[in-house]
Amino acid sequence: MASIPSDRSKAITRRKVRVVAKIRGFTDTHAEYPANLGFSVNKPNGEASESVTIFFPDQSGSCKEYCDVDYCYDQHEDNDLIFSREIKPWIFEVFEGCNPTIIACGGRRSGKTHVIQGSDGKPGLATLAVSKILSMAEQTRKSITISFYEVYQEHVHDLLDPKQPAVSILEDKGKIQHKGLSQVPIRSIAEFYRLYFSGCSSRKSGQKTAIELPRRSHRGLVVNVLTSAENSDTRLVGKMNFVDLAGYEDARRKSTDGINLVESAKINKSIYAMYNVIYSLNANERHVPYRESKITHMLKDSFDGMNRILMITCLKPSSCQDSVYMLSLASRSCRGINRAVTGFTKEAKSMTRPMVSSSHKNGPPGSVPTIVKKKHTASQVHFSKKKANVMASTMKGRKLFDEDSLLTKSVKASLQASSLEDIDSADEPLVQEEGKCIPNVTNLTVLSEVEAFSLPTSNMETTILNKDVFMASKVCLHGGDIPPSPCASNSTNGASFPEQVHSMDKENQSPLVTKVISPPISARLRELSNNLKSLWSSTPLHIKLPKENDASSYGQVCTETIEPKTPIMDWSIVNEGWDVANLHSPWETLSMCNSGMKVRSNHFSNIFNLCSLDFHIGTHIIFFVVELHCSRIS
Ligand SMILES: Nc1ncnc2c1ncn2[C@@H]1O[C@H](COP(=O)(O)OP(=O)(O)OP(=O)(O)O)[C@@H](O)[C@H]1O
Repeated sequence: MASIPSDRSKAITRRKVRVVAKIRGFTDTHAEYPANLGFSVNKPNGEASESVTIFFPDQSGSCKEYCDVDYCYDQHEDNDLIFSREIKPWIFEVFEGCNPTIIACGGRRSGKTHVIQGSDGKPGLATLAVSKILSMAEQTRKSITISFYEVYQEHVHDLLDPKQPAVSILEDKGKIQHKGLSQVPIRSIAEFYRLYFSGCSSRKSGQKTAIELPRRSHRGLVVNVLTSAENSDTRLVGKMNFVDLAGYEDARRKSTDGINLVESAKINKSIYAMYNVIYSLNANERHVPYRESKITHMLKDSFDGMNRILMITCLKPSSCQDSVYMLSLASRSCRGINRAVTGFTKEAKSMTRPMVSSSHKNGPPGSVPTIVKKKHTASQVHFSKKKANVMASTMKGRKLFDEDSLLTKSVKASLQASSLEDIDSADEPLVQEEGKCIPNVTNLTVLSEVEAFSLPTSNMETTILNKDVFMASKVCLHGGDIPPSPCASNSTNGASFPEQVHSMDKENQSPLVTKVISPPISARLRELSNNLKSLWSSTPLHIKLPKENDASSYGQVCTETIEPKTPIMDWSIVNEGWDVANLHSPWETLSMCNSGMKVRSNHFSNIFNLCSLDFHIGTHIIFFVVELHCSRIS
């Protein structure tokens, strides 16, 4: 068995959602009985353990992976124990106005129904709870009603009155109403049994009728505690929800027909949605994605506030991919609280939500992306390179002017020094082991951004392209939006990449960037105009150069302005090397001049000198026109 890592977070404070696992018991008919047990559980303090580790073989079977959950009930610990330890204390709270929820989830045939509903004379958690609630209601003179529904392909049906049309979920000022869902009073456990089991059998999963195909669905039982039945003005005191989620199955690994494929896809999507909600609640995020699926939306008012939630992940005794995957999701949803205490901003946390659906889509079928031990540095870096290229091109487009002038030398020096440090540190893997967080993310943010944008254009481009990983990390770090880390859980990499690109775009549109990178056009034109003015005023129209042999004036520039004159031709050199008489036409003369021969004709020489003079004046005139134009624009 693999050893438990010493750095595992011990910070198990009270989470909103308690996440436990239940390894299903064996039945005589189960073929896997003699096989490898698959899961093994380490409970450091026995039943009093605040966190337990579940080990299971990896795909090669050579070594063991592990996941942490709050507790794990093994094969021999049955519903009675789960009820007395987990649920019984909550029943009292229902009579005080709380709405606890118990959810069973897991792969197919992992024992979810057995846990919630019970089987073969073994009462499930719902049955045990209703029994206790009925006895308490009798003592406190409260009345009890139940509702029983099914969510099939995102449509809610009333199982106690199947002829009714689909139930509508309405939300009014945060209060959820199940329009069309019947509430049936119960006074005894016998009545409950009759209603519950007839409701179960009316649409029992896997049952075939002439008109119905086998269907897998989520089923929810609501036990309402109301004020006294004699009082006509009955009022809800509290309610307890029991949810038996449909079994998870990786549809891509199974050869299923089209209908079952759609069914599976919808079931899996709503399971992911449930885990996303659980994660968000545990991470205390501001936004909880209740509306991602019907079942989570239905339970919104029970999940909100201080209401308690118990998530039971059911596992088949022999480990299989589906069970392992569900366990990894459960383990991840436990970790919200651990991240919450490491100092991330709320925004950072919200962006690192697991987004399990996408991540799973991106992963290979049946893969388990959230195993604690796994590292995904290579893939992260790969993503970072892509991002860096996008970033480089984006920034190239935005880097219109050299911002060197916008920062003082000392600031630039310090920023470039920190840049080097950061680049060095960027060589370290950006991805840390899941569960560990990169500290001081927010401290890096502003500095790195200013630094990146403070480099001259050419430097910056090179820096970005050469240190793409570094820049990618900057992008991720900026605004605390996307920590580059597996704190965001490894499996989220694929999912989070589009988000990261999105945040990158947002980053480039941030006020800070706009301010530093792109000063207003008018300001830049004004600056250009000033430069031209200074050039204009500091450049004499004509400069009289000192004579070469005048030592006193050597190094000095004479600023005396003189009128342009046609240079006087020195005829003494005219006949040196060529003979005017040999020229037959002016074109020949011109071609000789152009060929670099020492041809000096009075005519061409004058033209040349005048042209150069005119060019000089023309340049100044052009500058002047530009200046006038600019000052008009500004
Ligand atoms: N603790 C247990 N001890 C013995 N047998 C069990 C136990 N839990 C479940 N079983 C048996 O395992 C089989 C599957 O259980 P169950 O129907 O509860 O699984 P499920 O996850 O609800 O299935 P589905 O995915 O179809 O909804 C049943 O035959 C059930 O009797």
